[in-house]
Amino acid sequence: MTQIDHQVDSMGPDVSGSKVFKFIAFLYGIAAYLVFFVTILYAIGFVMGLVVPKTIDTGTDTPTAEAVIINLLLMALFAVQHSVMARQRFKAWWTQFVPKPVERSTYVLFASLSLLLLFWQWRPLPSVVWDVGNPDLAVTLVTLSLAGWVLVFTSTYMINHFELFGLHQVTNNLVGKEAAPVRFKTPLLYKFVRHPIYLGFIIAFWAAPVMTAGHLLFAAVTTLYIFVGIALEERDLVDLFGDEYRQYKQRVSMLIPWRRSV
Ligand SMILES: C[S@@+](CC[C@H](N)C(=O)[O-])C[C@H]1O[C@@H](n2cnc3c(N)ncnc32)[C@H](O)[C@@H]1O
Repeated sequence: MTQIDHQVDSMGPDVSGSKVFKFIAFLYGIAAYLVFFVTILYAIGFVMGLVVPKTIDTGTDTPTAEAVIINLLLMALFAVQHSVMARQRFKAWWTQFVPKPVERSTYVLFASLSLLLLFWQWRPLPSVVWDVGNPDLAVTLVTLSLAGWVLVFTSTYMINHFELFGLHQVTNNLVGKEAAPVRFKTPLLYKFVRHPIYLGFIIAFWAAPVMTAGHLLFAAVTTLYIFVGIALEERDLVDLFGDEYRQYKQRVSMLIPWRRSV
């Protein structure tokens, strides 16, 4: 059995369960998706300082050093959960305990919960790093940030929104359909950059008319994490798709559309 066969096999749906299990798994998948959806909507408000009760710049007053440590720990928790649980080896191990059809939904649920914990416990660092006085420039930056979020959402649909967030897997399991193996795709924006979702996050986090120290810490650490995440993800993608992905890396740049490659 090749490595790829093994990975696909270990990720395939378990269509052998009872009807009741399949239905419960389906409901669980929907619940996990709803938690994710609320979390990502909250994230927009949290980062942009809009609508939600607790934003990146509000919360318990905390001495600076303590606030930095707490915030770094919260981001580290998310990074470790999000990266470790996404690796093929981890998936092969924990699908011995977690049924395969709900593996992705469980990953999505854990990622959402660790983000909600971050939003809840985040400590503000209110000193202002920049404050764009010009109203036109301020509006441009808010628009750019919203465009970043739109880029995140639209790119998930290009790659396969419902598979990315586990709904596809629980639906296939419910109707007893074998999931097709993961395919390499380069639709639309993926022809210009290899990681449009991550590019969207970077734009959304940095385009702020008022940048506080807390927001800057969040943007800097998440950007750093995105680069680590890209390295790990691309290692898996090369393992899965081999030369096809290697050639894609040579042809298409990582994040900046007009650069040939990096
Ligand atoms: C959160 S998505 C991020 C996708 C991409 N890095 C981006 O920023 O748009 C991560 C999942 O997408 C998958 N993926 C990334 N690029 C892909 C491609 N070109 N074709 C198929 N799957 C891809 C990875 O294997 C991983 O499961």
